[in-house]
Amino acid sequence: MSADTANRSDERHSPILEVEGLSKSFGEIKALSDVDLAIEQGEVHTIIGPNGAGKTTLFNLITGSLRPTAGSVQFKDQDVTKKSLDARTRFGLTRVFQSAEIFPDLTVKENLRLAAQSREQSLNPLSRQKEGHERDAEEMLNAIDLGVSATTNSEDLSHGDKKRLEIGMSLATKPNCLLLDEPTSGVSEKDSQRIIDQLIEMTADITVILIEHDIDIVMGVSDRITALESGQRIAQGSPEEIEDNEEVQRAYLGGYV
Ligand SMILES: Nc1ncnc2c1ncn2[C@@H]1O[C@H](COP(=O)(O)OP(=O)(O)OP(=O)(O)O)[C@@H](O)[C@H]1O
Repeated sequence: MSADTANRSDERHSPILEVEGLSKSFGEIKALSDVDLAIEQGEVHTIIGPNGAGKTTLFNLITGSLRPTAGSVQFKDQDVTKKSLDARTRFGLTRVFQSAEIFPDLTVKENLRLAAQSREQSLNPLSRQKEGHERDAEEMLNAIDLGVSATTNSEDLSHGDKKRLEIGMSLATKPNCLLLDEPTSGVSEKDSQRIIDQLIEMTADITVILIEHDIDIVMGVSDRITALESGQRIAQGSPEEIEDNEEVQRAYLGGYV
């Protein structure tokens, strides 16, 4: 575990997000069955599992893209189970922007400014704090190391830089809890590590829930890990505990991951 990650664990307090008995069926398919999860404030919590284990379904239920068949989601001590995705974003529960949500013919900086603006306008539609957004966009540009590409149209960025822009835009909305579904997918190994290192640095004071397939990255960045298989939670613990867990070894480390 890196020094950054170790420090984060020390700062943990109480659960920011609690999921109880969460289940989702699609017709006959039980994508998620009776999953409990308590995410502590400030931790990096990674969800692992083989293809079809239910990771994305769990994410979609937490963010509000999907409604559960049973169970509840509590965020900052409020029951958000029936709240929309937008309402959850306003509470500070944000999933990372997808490429499809980046305006391709706007520059990198313009996209960052719009993201900074979007949260504030959803909180206060009359807000006109342009200078604040400009400053936020500038700061984020530097944090994600895209200063040299500030005036580049987003469609002209490399795949890795687009991924960084997605993360930067999500952070510009100032979330308390950020959910990232495979932030390094399709990115070279060298770029992956750089993206993850920046991510950990930039999210030092917020909670991160991550889906990640690269087991080296998982073991390096996570405070705790939850392992799913066939829609069920089969293990939860520190990277060391997960590495030593026989169920996990059988299901994940033995060949899937
Ligand atoms: N909209 C849907 N309609 C029907 N079945 C679905 C739907 N979404 C997911 N499923 C099924 O639910 C199960 C869990 O899928 P999910 O995408 O959550 O798994 P995952 O762990 O994210 O997999 P992967 O690593 O491949 O992305 C799978 O059997 C999948 O086929």
